[in-house]
Amino acid sequence: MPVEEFVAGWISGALGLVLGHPFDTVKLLGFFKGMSFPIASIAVVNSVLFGVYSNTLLALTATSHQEWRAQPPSYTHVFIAGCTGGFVQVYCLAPFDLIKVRLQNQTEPRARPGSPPPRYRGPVHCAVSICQEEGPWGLFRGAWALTLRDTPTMGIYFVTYEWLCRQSTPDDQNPSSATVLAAGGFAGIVSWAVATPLDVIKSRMQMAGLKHRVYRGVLDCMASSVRQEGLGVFFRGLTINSARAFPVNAVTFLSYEYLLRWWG
Ligand SMILES: C[N+](C)(C)CCCC[C@H](N)C(=O)O
Repeated sequence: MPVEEFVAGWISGALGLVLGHPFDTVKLLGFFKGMSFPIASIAVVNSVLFGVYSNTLLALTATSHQEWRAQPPSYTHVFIAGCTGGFVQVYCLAPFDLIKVRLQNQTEPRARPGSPPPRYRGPVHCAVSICQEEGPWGLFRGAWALTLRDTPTMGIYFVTYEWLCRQSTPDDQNPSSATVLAAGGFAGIVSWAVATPLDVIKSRMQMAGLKHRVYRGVLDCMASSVRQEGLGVFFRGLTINSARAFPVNAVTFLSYEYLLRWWG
């Protein structure tokens, strides 16, 4: 099984994240807070995503990565491989994402003197506390909503990227850096636009354990959110998600493509 894709996914995910972190945190009011944890986690998650995606595509098309420009895989294969990568990475992403959401949500804009210390002291303390208070499965709170969010939208992510690259690249050639940057950026925006409604639900379910709010499941969380806040609730964070998605995914795809070209 080719491992370059895993390593390239690892490095490119970390690079993309450095750019995206301020956007990711600003929606929750704590600018550069805790950067090392997301870098380490996104590297693992992106490596699984790109590794599984490429290897599934390889299995479906029976061609190698180097042959893809001459014999491009069909969009159906790209979509299936993207969904597979999206599905598998969820189980690495879920605990990291839960910890990220819990830590970011406890960020006070201005800590008042004498206010109680934050509940979680850092990522490790947060993981241990969740295990103790909510059980080890507590670490996978929201994982089902994350699966629903990521499986189809990762298919859309890779199809958008491939389609945009092929539109602006002559047959048999590698896409230029500008094309890769633009196609990666738009793939991020399009997939995040579709993913945002389930992203909102996912984050609410992840916070539920802490706020002692009980949802009976994804549908119940959707229904109660809409009842209380209207349909607009599904578009919370859409602008910031899109603003973040462009640079993160432009850099992720650029570094991924170039690493594979160097090694290829
Ligand atoms: C599928 N979904 C839209 C959820 C994510 C697609 C992009 C993933 C990337 N690591 C990022 O953080 O932007």
